[in-house]
Amino acid sequence: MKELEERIQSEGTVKAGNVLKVDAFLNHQCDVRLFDRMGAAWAEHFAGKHITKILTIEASGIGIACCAAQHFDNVPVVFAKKAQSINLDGEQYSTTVYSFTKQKEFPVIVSKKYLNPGDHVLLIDDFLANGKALRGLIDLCKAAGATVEGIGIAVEKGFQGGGDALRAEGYDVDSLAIVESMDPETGRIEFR
Ligand SMILES: O=P(O)(O)OC[C@H]1O[C@H](OP(=O)(O)OP(=O)(O)O)[C@H](O)[C@@H]1O
Ligand SMILES: O=c1[nH]c(=O)c2nc[nH]c2[nH]1
Repeated sequence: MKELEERIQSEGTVKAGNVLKVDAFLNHQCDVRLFDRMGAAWAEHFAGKHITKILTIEASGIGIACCAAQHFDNVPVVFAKKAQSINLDGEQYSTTVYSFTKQKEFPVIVSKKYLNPGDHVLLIDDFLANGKALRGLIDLCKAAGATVEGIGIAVEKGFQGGGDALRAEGYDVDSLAIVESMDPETGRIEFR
């Protein structure tokens, strides 16, 4: 998606440790018009698929998934929670995921009420790096007997390999911008 690549080039900064900072529009301050156009791009890519639910993960995927849902007949958006809460009752599907930015393991939990065997799920997230978050969401879908129809990602860091491993397993991963290389010294960002 050219618009997203241009925003990354103009507003993104490259940090040490393979971190691309795009918090001016993607995952701190949120450009909802951009999110809406990202949703339209995924709707075009996944047009042939019957999607009954969008699943994402706290925190940064939530806003993007909600904007995208409007392009998928307003299907429900479910987000996996990264902490137990008194607000989480009843039976749950749960796994653990290593968080890229927080550098620690989190539980990842969805109530059994909101993920069902008949669901055809589109996974949405802001970033795909090593693929840990998506592996967690896929595990939850497998536990529920739900079908993963596709994966929509805003920014994939292709050099970290998570996306290509999922594609090799047959998942339809649509990343709107794939960063092939980035250099914290020069700030240079190249796309696939
Ligand atoms: O492919 P991976 O290596 O799993 O990296 C991608 C994940 O990392 C971020 O989550 P993180 O927990 O770092 O931050 P967030 O709470 O802002 O979503 C991002 O939102 C993705 O969920
Ligand atoms: O803001 C972010 N920048 C990143 O490089 C990244 N990788 C995973 N998750 C991420 N979030």
